[in-house]
Amino acid sequence: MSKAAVLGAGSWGTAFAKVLADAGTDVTLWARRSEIAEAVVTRHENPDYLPGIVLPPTLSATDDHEEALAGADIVVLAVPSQSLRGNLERWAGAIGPDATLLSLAKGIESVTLLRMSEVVSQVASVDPSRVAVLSGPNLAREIALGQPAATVVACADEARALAVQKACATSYFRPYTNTDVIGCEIGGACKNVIALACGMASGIGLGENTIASLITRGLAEIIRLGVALGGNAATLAGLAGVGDLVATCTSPLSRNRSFGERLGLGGSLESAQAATNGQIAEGVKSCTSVRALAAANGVEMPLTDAVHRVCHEGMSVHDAVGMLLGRRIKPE
Ligand SMILES: NC(=O)c1ccc[n+]([C@@H]2O[C@H](COP(=O)([O-])OP(=O)(O)OC[C@H]3O[C@@H](n4cnc5c(N)ncnc54)[C@H](O)[C@@H]3O)[C@@H](O)[C@H]2O)c1
Ligand SMILES: O=P(O)(O)OC[C@H](O)CO
Repeated sequence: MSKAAVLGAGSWGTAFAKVLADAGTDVTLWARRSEIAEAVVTRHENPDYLPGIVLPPTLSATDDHEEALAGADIVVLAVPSQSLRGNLERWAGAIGPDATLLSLAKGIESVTLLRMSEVVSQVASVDPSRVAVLSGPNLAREIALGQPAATVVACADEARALAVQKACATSYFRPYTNTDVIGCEIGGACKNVIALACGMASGIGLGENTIASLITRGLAEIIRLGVALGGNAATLAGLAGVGDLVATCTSPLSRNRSFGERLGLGGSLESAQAATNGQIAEGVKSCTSVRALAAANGVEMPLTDAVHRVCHEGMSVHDAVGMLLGRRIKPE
């Protein structure tokens, strides 16, 4: 049986730890704050991130990362993208020599423009074949409620992907394997940016035709970037691409979509941030890094560019819509 450590007790870290426990995997959740670890152990609840969800009594938790990592052959990294490097620097020395490192984060690192698996491999000094990613339409609260969903576990080393797949397969959570780490990570990072755009459109009162157009053209620019970086277009037509894009762009549970909606309703970046209750809408930072990554690879991403301008250059949502519709008309 696998032993897993889940590092990060936010909404997805906690929900995924529940999935692992429900799959029969021996799992310990690491929380930054001792009161969260204590609530998970004594009350079987994470009151800050998944209030009202009953966690399995078999799920243990600690605020000591060395305790969580002892003997773990699957190390799940469940902190936001921009904090992964700093956290992993502290954890790396306690990770076992042959453990698989599984990233749940959906983002592109600011400044370095690295994908999360690249950050992991660099910071932990491990071969990229030891790094796996998990990505798909997986809104944490729905998964924690046991609502059926599928996902993708991608790793260059297929045997490791299979081991992770086995460790997290349950009656409600269906993981598929893939070796296309790049495609999965680009899908996960970029859909957050398109979800911000959909939220903005909804916030200014636009309807379903607009949302469908944003999702479809968003997918087109995501595929362009993924393929330019060496990913597979078929991956982006799957769960880690279209699947996650649709879930995030349409669900009121999505932090990114909700964040965009608040901006569309006229809120400032600061007020939208404050309304997330300490949770992270990854697309707000990733729109800038994805835009830079696209530019560095000669890929056009007009929607991502527009989201960046609204979030970071003071452009209004109405002006962004005008800018997008004023583009040269062309074949699909
Ligand atoms: N929530 C979801 O539905 C969901 C689903 C799939 C993937 N993801 C991805 O998983 C990753 C983690 O997301 P989450 O939803 O669990 O996050 P969250 O915002 O709910 O919680 C973040 C967790 O990371 C911890 N943390 C450690 N260092 C931190 C730092 N420097 N700054 C902020 N938080 C820090 C926090 O204490 C907290 O436990 C993100 O990349 C997200 O995109 C989230
Ligand atoms: O709440 P969001 O917008 O971070 O999205 C959550 C997940 O990534 C959906 O798969």
